[in-house]
Amino acid sequence: MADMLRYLTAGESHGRSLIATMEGIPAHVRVGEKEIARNLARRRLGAGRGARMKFEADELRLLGGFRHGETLGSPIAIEIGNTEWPKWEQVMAPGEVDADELAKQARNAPLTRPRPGHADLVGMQKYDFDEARPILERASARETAARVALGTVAAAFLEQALGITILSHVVELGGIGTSKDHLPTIEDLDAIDADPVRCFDPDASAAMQAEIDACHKEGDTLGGVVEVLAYRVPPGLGSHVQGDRRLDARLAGALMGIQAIKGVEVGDGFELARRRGSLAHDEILPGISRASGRSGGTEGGMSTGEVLRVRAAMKPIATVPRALRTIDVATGEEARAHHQRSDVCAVPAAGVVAEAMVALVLAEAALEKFGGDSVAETRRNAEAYLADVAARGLEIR
Ligand SMILES: Cc1cc2nc3c(=O)[nH]c(=O)nc-3n(C[C@H](O)[C@H](O)[C@H](O)COP(=O)(O)O)c2cc1C
Ligand SMILES: C=C(O[C@@H]1CC(C(=O)O)=C[C@@H](OP(=O)(O)O)[C@H]1O)C(=O)O
Repeated sequence: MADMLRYLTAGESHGRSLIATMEGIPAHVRVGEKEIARNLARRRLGAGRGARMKFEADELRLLGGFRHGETLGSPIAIEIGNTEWPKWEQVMAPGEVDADELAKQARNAPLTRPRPGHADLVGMQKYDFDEARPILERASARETAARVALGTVAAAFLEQALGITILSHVVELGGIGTSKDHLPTIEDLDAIDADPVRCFDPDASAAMQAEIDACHKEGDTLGGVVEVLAYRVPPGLGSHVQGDRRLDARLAGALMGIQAIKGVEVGDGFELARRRGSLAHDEILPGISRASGRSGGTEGGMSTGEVLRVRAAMKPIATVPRALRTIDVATGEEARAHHQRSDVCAVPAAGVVAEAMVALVLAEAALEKFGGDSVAETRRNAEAYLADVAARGLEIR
């Protein structure tokens, strides 16, 4: 049987367009260009983003699967055009090109000094290229725009069928952490988005912005940690019965699949390993409720009905302006890595991408549990299940 929800993206960073397709989203999800464009814009923002975010625009076109502001239940196809394409048309031409014309393009100079921390060197080894351009074009996080487009559709389905809301915020940047002791909710999202680093704590945000400015001046780059929160996830998404069905494993894989993510935590994650058992779990109280949220809303690979809380750690941007040591593969000699421009920090943007990945995982797990070819059918099935859980005295408060 085909997967419940399957999706793919295609396209190069300086290609004509990115393309995203997805099959399995039920009919009647109210979502369209406005919502997708809004999330694409959120992904471009944030202190520390480079020049390209200012001069390039996402040209959004819904090519299939939508009609009159709703999904049809048919495969979705979305195009995100690069407005910079005319400048790259020769260099990135999919077909044959005139060699003389190409030789005139400064942009086509072979990238023979692979950048440490990027796919450049290993990609050249593996795919039989003598320069990095054919590798970096697809390895670039430009591709995350396509995933954000798909994630917007998945999030709209979750919201309309199950009432699930998903948001993200930056909890650490350049080693500076937040100290807020309560979790933001969807009502806080506008304020988070209005903050230059998408941080919920104004004091930490100011320190993070100062660190980005300092790094920019010193020709360096930064990473950080984003947290994604999902509210009203019903209990029982994912399963304990097989490792690859575990919701926590699927979330970790999806988040780790974002460019530059090097670690994922569910709930208190690594910190749990440092605590005694008496302080590591969420005691069950009559009602039913939990005394704490340390598990991050999963137990045994299933959602518990508590707030889902996952974190993703992003390494510093690998194209460091004060260029790192590498070799020139054309000569074998020591060299400095290729650098033209780059983000100083893309942690705020990574949070928006992480929201999309969590939405895609939860939408797939929800469709496995409840099925449905229309939003109303998924909702009915979920309501019947939750009514049965309540009838057995196991309702979550
Ligand atoms: C939203 C976003 C923006 C990024 N922008 C840049 C950038 O401007 N320059 C850069 O060198 N890396 C950038 N990266 C990270 C690289 O794509 C990433 O470091 C590279 O793919 C290698 O990481 P990996 O080893 O995890 O695959 C960005 C990542 C994300 C998620
Ligand atoms: C274009 C986007 O991000 C790009 C991701 C990226 C990378 O190496 O991952 C490098 C930069 O591009 P360039 O090397 O052309 O300056 C970013 O601008 C985007 O997010 O839309």
